[in-house]
Amino acid sequence: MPALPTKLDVLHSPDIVERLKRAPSEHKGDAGKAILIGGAPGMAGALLLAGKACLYLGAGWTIIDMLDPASAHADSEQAELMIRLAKEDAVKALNQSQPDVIAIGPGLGHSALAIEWLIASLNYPRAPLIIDADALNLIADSGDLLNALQKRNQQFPGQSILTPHPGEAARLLKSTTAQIQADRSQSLQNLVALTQSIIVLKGQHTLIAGPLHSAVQCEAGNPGMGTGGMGDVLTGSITAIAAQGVRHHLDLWDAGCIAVQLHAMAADSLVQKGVGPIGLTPSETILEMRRLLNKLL
Ligand SMILES: NC(=O)C1=CN([C@@H]2O[C@H](COP(=O)(O)OP(=O)(O)OC[C@H]3O[C@@H](n4cnc5c(N)ncnc54)[C@H](O)[C@@H]3O)[C@@H](O)[C@H]2O)[C@@H](O)CC1
Ligand SMILES: Nc1ncnc2c1ncn2[C@@H]1O[C@H](COP(=O)(O)OP(=O)(O)O)[C@@H](O)[C@H]1O
Repeated sequence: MPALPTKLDVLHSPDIVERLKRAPSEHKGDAGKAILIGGAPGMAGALLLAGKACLYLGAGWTIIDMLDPASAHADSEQAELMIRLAKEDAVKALNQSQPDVIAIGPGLGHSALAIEWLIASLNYPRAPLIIDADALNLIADSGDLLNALQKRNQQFPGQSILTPHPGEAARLLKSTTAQIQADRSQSLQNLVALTQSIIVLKGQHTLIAGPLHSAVQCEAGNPGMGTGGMGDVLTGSITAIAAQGVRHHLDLWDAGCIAVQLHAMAADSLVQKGVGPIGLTPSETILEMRRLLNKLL
């Protein structure tokens, strides 16, 4: 029987969140360079939402490696995003960019190019790695990719975080969504054991645990969050906080906990103001997260 999760309360631990405070002399290099990978044809929006969250939650540079050639161009609505075409030779692209943090998965799809970028990300040493959506589905379908993830975690413990929703968790555990939901705590522990990664099991009362951390549960959040793209926002937010964390002494566990709580609290705050639950959008949630985070510092 897994131990019962304790309540996630990291936003009320000033010693943790205050580490994001910026000294007057800081520059973008201190806020970290993030690369986000995904956005196959038809799903560019998923990666753009993750990128937008990464930008608004404070990363120094947000670079988007987009698989869809038709969408891989500068966005005049969000000119801060550095959007480029994810070409073959992912290893070279990552080595040239030298990211502090990598996120892969939103709208990634299942193509050979998607697999190449996932292998390159898993083999990129040390940098915190956030794995979501189709990147999780690809790992669920391939023993070799799962082995590469496990090997990475042996070499660089605590440097990968997976953010499955119950459907993705079921694919990873060769189970069903109903079985995952029937015992979320046990599913969480099974995912940690399988992947050796920090796991964020999303859904009502998101759970987080890792090989070095016992389970915590987020009590905030509401069904207004059930809108396509809301998970992409969480991925971009973890990425942003992890990118700043590299020079602000927050590890990937801290970044995951801060982002999960902030994400759910922002959605609750918007509902209190009458923005949702019906029609609450991921884009609005990003702006509310930024407001709440700055208020906390
Ligand atoms: N704007 C866009 O381009 C978007 C693209 N998306 C991409 O679309 C691809 C497919 O992802 P999807 O997640 O939509 O589809 P999936 O088929 O992976 O998952 C959907 C299923 O998972 C289960 N599930 C999910 N959350 C649950 C919960 N909280 N409780 C119980 N069951 C739950 C349900 O069975 C649901 O039908 C991914 O690459 C994703 O990144 C999505 O992120 C949505 C937005
Ligand atoms: N009823 C709910 N209560 C609390 N949080 C929810 C609820 N429904 C969805 N969420 C949250 O919304 C997000 C949805 O993520 P996900 O399913 O991955 O979306 P997408 O793939 O469309 O981006 C997760 O953070 C999840 O925890």
